[in-house]
Amino acid sequence: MELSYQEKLTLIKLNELKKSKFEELVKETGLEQVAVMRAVLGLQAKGLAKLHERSERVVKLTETGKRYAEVGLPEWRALKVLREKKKVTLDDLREVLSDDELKPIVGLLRKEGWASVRKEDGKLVLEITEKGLKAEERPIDGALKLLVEREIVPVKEIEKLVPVKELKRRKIGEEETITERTVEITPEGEELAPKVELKREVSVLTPELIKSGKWREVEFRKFDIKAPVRRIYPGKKQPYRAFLDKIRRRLIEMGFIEMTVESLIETQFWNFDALFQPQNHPAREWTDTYQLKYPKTGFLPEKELVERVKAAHEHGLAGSRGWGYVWSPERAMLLMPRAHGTALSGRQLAKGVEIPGKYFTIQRVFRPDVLDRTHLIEFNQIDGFVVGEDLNFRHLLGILKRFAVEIAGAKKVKFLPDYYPFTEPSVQMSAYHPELGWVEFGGAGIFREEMTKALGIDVPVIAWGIGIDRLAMFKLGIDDIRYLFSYDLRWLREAKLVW
Ligand SMILES: N[C@@H](Cc1ccccc1)C(=O)O
Repeated sequence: MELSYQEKLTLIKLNELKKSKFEELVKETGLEQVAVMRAVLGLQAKGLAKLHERSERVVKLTETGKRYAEVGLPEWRALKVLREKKKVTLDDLREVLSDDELKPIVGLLRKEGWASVRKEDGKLVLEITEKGLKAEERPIDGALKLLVEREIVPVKEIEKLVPVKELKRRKIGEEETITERTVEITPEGEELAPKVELKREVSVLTPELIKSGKWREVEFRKFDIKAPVRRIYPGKKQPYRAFLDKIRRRLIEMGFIEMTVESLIETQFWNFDALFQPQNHPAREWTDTYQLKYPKTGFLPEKELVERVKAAHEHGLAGSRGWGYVWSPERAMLLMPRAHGTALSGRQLAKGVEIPGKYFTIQRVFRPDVLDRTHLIEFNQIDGFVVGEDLNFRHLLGILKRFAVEIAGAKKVKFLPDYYPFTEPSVQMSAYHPELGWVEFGGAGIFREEMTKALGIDVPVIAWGIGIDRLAMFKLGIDDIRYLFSYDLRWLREAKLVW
């Protein structure tokens, strides 16, 4: 029979004691309480010991009760004054009673019949009675004494003197359940105990043990890797953050270069104008954007670039006639929380790109909406583009399909014609998810030449913007989008990213 060091030690001690209170066994073994408990349960499972448990309702003194034990119950303190003065007012009792004790004292003395009460000149006057003069120990005094002597007294014993209710009402005592544990050795245990050999157990194999060869003599502690342990919650990434990082990783693995920016705030120039979205577009409404109150305006990029964008809007570029209106730089300088990740694609194209090249960004974007379980006013998009000599619309569809499969785990995709001011042709994509059904995935298209040429790019650019929060909800197993930003600890601890 395999016994652990603790079990062996416990068995040997128990063999000396035969039957012992659990606490005593703890003292005898010199082990931790939990270790002894584990050992006892282990011995019991092997039929070597028996654990008996008995629960009992007991009473013990409260803090107030302990104070009464020292200074006496309020009625006795009051009686002492009464015995000296025979007749007292409540104020006279203030010397020996606290405010809390003073309030119920009249009732208490009257109940015992130790004093009579009357009003004199509008004041309460207490006068000692015959019974008060001869007052002797009452059951409640006996109960208090018992509690002082024994600290913990079974309810049954107390009730022989006074109802526990009474002690509780007067805040003298409180009730509690205690469990008394006794451990007893079995005949099998007694038989085995003299034969067990107690070798010191080693739980860590050190270089010294190996070098000195001592490892040959010691006994190694066995670990039960299936033993239940307390759950720990080490720090970890916020689940939604983990999801976004995973996507970032995938895209980088696919050879995309990440575009980053520090600010969430954008000029209208980069959010709209650089993307060939006309200023007289009704409220530039396809996104329904927010505006910054303060500061209202930011800076435009270098003059030549602004001039080219202005020209594209006013009278066109690359054989286009433009939108045919007077372009306003003031309008373009207005600041706004970024409404789509595409703003970064425009910035990158203006900055210069590798050709051929692949770029992406994961951006927090903002659009007015009514908050509910599927809508937030801020959400995340993956935007990106591929730039290269011979790119065409089929390449775009191919890449989008690849994303849908790689990122969303979609089985089927569906493309529908769409419109965006900055792409021609434009397409909208839905991905079929086994559990969610058809999910709108995002928009895409070939950037218009009016846009790319103005930004200084002469080759085709295929681009897309994908909303990923619906997908995140699914991957994280939530059905309320607001949970993505929740600080519900239970969810933060237990949310699992299913990929
Ligand atoms: N920016 C568009 C998506 C898009 C990006 C790039 C090209 C075409 C469409 C949106 O937010 O819906």
